[in-house]
Amino acid sequence: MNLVEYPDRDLLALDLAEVLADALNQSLRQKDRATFAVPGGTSPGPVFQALSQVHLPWDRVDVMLTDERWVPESSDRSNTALLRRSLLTGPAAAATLIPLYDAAPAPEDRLETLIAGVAPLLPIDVMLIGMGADMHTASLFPGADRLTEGLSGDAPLLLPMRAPGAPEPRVTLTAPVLSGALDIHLLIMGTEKKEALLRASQLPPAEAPVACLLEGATIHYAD
Ligand SMILES: O=C1O[C@H](COP(=O)(O)O)[C@@H](O)[C@H](O)[C@H]1O
Repeated sequence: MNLVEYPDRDLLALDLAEVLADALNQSLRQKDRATFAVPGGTSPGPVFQALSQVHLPWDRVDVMLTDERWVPESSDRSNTALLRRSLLTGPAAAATLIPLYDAAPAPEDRLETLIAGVAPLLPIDVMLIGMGADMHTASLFPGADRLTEGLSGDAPLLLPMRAPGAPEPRVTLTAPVLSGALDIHLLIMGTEKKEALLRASQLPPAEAPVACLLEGATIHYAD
């Protein structure tokens, strides 16, 4: 495992923002547009804030979430709202956000439309992704109703997902899309997650979904 440990969370946020900016710049030197996938949740806010202030050709970057909770942006559970607040501000406001939510009662109602938005932007050029202490990544949760489908090699690009550990329905990029990203950075903080990550590296994705993308990923960690 390629594990990079930082002395503290502030340094992690600053250094990781620089790593991601370099990776996006490198990608943009080779092609017109770059696809940047990012997580929601509680961990990435400081990284987003640092990255949003970096001067990149953001107007050539398509940003998509790795997964979204099926809630409107007015909800404090909305990952899209987190992105608008923390990443798509300052210079980075020029990036294009690819939605993973649309107002409808359930993700199944909008899945085809959302897939049509994501498909032309694959593979992901640069991906920052998170992990829960239960070893879920994106919204691939242990025990989720469609986990087997989401981990399979011929999974659709996006799947609705419901899980005991998730208070609302989700929509998530599936394992082939996530593991197909060209440059993968996993962000984890706290000893509970570090121990979970070490356990996950010994388990199959069906038990520890994050295991599906550990090979080739750089893991960024601070206590
Ligand atoms: O629900 C989610 O959880 C994971 C981990 O979030 P964190 O709060 O423990 O940082 C996140 O990566 C995912 O995008 C999000 O929807």
